[in-house]
Amino acid sequence: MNRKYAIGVDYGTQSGRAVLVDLSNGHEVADHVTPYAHHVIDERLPHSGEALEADWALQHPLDYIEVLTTSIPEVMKQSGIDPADVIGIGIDFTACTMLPITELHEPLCTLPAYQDNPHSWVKLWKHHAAQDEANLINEMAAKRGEKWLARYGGKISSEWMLAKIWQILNEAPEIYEAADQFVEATDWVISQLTGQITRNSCTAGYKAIWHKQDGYPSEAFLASLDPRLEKLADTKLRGDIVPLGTKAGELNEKLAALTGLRPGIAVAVGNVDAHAAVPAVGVVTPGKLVMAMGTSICHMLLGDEEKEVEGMCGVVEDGIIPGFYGYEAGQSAVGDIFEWYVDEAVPAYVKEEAAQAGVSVHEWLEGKAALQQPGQSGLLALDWWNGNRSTLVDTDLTGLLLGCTLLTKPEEIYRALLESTAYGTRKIVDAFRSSGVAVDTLYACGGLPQKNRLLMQIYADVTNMEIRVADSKHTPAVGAAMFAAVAAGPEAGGYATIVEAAENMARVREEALRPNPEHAAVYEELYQEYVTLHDYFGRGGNDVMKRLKNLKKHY
Ligand SMILES: Nc1ncnc2c1ncn2[C@@H]1O[C@H](COP(=O)(O)OP(=O)(O)O)[C@@H](O)[C@H]1O
Ligand SMILES: O=C(CO)[C@H](O)[C@H](O)COP(=O)(O)O
Repeated sequence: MNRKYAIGVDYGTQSGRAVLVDLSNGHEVADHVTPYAHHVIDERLPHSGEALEADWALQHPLDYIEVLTTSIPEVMKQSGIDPADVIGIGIDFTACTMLPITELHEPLCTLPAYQDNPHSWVKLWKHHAAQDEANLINEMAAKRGEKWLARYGGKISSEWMLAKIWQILNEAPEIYEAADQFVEATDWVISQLTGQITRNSCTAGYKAIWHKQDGYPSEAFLASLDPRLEKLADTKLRGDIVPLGTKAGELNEKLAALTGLRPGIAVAVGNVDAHAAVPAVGVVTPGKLVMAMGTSICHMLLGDEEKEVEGMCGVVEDGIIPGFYGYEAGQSAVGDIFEWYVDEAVPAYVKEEAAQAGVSVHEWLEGKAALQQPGQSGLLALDWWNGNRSTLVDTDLTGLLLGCTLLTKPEEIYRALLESTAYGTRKIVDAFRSSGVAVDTLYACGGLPQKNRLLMQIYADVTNMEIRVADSKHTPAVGAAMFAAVAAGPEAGGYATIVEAAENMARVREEALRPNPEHAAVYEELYQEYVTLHDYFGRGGNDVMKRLKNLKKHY
């Protein structure tokens, strides 16, 4: 039999990537990236140009289709593979990235009647403007003793589905009414490939408070928030919820023609980016923390038992790999903080010197920062440029840089920002361990491990742990292709289970990053200072960040 292949498509924050993967060994035969034409929409609405309020982050759903129709033909062309040997397609997505759609699955924002209403657009995972709703959900759930709250670390995030839907209902009831369903973008793209909505258990479990045995929060709870939400689960979130690796359907004629693939091949149900990456680095057992490192970091871990961990994003049975409890925690800005610094705060001379040296500003700063020793700059930062997603779960917290003097250099600030994100990860590791969930080894994948070696060494030193790095360029996409192989099944040349797919296809580099003991000792001291600042500004010692944010609201 000829070699068989699957397509994995990874939808990130700024772009989507398609990868053609060899199912015999997980090798990425060809890949192609399509940046989103409309980028992240966080300042002005397309078409009307209306200014968006603070903390909004939207996307254009047709950018997602463009990824399919541009990147898939491109990988097919690059590889020269016969479409007859491509047996399936799978996708992974940022989440909770959600949109209102009509009965015909049209995004409301693509219809002239709704396009000028910001609530008709895709709300991206980092849309944080539903914090008031999230606070009320948490208050009410705690008051009623809702048992699901513990599964989400004691707090639902403003990023999650219910907070976003309730914000739509509060601020644009006409959009709530017009929406036939609210769907995760990952499920919407699958509906475009297959013709029907199939909701996946991963986004439903982590982002929409759905539980395998108990379903969604009860009607009584939803009605206690707002009587108009009482029937939400049975109406606008309706439909069966199926496990990862399930075949959602077959590729329809329209998308087959647009992508150059054969109609009828298996389409796997949607998945989340970080979750898809776990089997792709070969992690199918507990104790191995996988960090999907890009714009943000998601920390993924398997466990044998369901434990309560402060501020985790969630624990979902079978949520990552069947047979285990899948834990997720995360930092809502990592690469985004470095990008902010490079775009908004670096002096002109740095940009000029980087240009002269023929390197990016990131690379220039990394090179200079690597010459510094831990503690040498006297700087310490809190990594809350986009709020805190674990362990405090509070998007009203903001960033902090301490210790600047008239001699502080840009590369020192850059290094302090890299370090702050490593401390944030260490805090998450400590939270798992103190709740009895083992973390023995770190695995890293995503864009950052390939882009910044210093960053990765700092993570090894701050956590004092070895880090295994993925040997794939687009790890979540390889994971999505693995789930496609499972959806296609052994009869088509795929696999029976994701564990079997991982045994054959997962890849990590031989060489691991090891902590430097001298650096680790200094970082231990600095981390304790970080913890002091974390608790002081994050646990009510001084709510100055919130007061400042409130003042800002007057402008
Ligand atoms: N050399 C670098 N060092 C550190 N961060 C970088 C570097 N180059 C780009 N970045 C950051 O990487 C992030 C994008 O990560 P990537 O994994 O490629 O995408 P995504 O988060 O969309 O999946 C951006 O936030 C950007 O600031
Ligand atoms: O919440 C998440 C997954 O549960 C991710 O952080 C979010 O999807 C963004 O991912 P990325 O930083 O790779 O763009």
